[in-house]
Amino acid sequence: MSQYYPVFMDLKEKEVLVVGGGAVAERKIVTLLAHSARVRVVAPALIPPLLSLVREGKCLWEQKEYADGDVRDALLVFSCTDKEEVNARVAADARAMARWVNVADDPDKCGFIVPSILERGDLTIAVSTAGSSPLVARQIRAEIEQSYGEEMAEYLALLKKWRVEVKRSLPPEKRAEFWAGVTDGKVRNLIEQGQVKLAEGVVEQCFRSLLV
Ligand SMILES: C[C@@]1(CC(=O)O)C2=NC(=C\c3[nH]c(c(CCC(=O)O)c3CC(=O)O)Cc3[nH]c(c(CC(=O)O)c3CCC(=O)O)/C=C3\N/C(=C\2)[C@@H](CCC(=O)O)[C@]3(C)CC(=O)O)/[C@H]1CCC(=O)O
Ligand SMILES: NC(=O)c1ccc[n+]([C@@H]2O[C@H](COP(=O)([O-])OP(=O)(O)OC[C@H]3O[C@@H](n4cnc5c(N)ncnc54)[C@H](O)[C@@H]3O)[C@@H](O)[C@H]2O)c1
Repeated sequence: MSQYYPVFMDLKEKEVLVVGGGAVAERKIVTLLAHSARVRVVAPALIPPLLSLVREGKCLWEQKEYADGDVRDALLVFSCTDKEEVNARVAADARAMARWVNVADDPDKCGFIVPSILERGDLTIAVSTAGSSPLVARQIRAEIEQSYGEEMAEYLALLKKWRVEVKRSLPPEKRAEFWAGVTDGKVRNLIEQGQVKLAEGVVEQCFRSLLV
């Protein structure tokens, strides 16, 4: 079993520090921003896509080399420079201040690692190889992508809408029957075919048939 414990974090409005402004930093930052983190980048220079994010006000940039104390306000720290000694210093500072740290060039210095992710609305599938081969993680994610299309977002949103009502109106054994009925493939297939109204009707019908 991998040594890493998987967890989904709510980073909304949480401070995240990224040290370095190259391609690896960009990959991490794009995902962090998509999950509403407050990203601060410390780097002497940024690649153009990151510069655009800064100009659009999506993240903050301190144009300088990393300095002691920069990790202080961050919940998570990503060190993505091309300088091993800088990454090592960031990792040591983060650990000294009990901040979670990810070091791009050295899995052994990582307090956490980042998986390859597939997202469809509320569905997230995260794949990790514990650093054995990030490329394999990416390939597996791409394979899974073929099995779970964009319909998953709408499908899950529809099921979510019913959660409160089902809990309120149906006894536990009927709830199980309801969830089994609406997840047997019919509803998802209808949504995949663009028949959202019909899918909603099937769910509604299933619910009504179980009301006493
Ligand atoms: C999943 C993904 C997420 C992301 O970064 O967003 C991610 N790496 C991705 C891609 C990727 N990275 C690399 C290649 C080139 C092929 C290769 O080297 O294998 C490719 C493939 C590509 O680019 O297609 C090179 C590389 N990566 C690391 C090292 C350091 C080392 O191994 O020592 C080196 C060598 C650098 C060098 O040689 O100098 C380390 C890490 N990379 C991780 C995550 C963590 C472990 C994940 C896991 O396996 O569980 C970990 C430990 C730390 C971390 O970064 O969190 C993202 C795919 C996103 C996607 O497309 O879905
Ligand atoms: N973890 C991964 O997924 C992964 C993937 C590929 C490469 N890597 C490794 O990640 C590292 C970064 O890769 P890259 O392609 O983004 O590199 P890059 O050369 O494009 O970017 C490095 C960045 O670090 C900044 N930097 C340099 N010294 C600094 C300092 N003292 N303080 C702050 N910032 C500083 C530079 O200004 C630049 O923005 C490399 O060591 C590479 O081996 C990791």
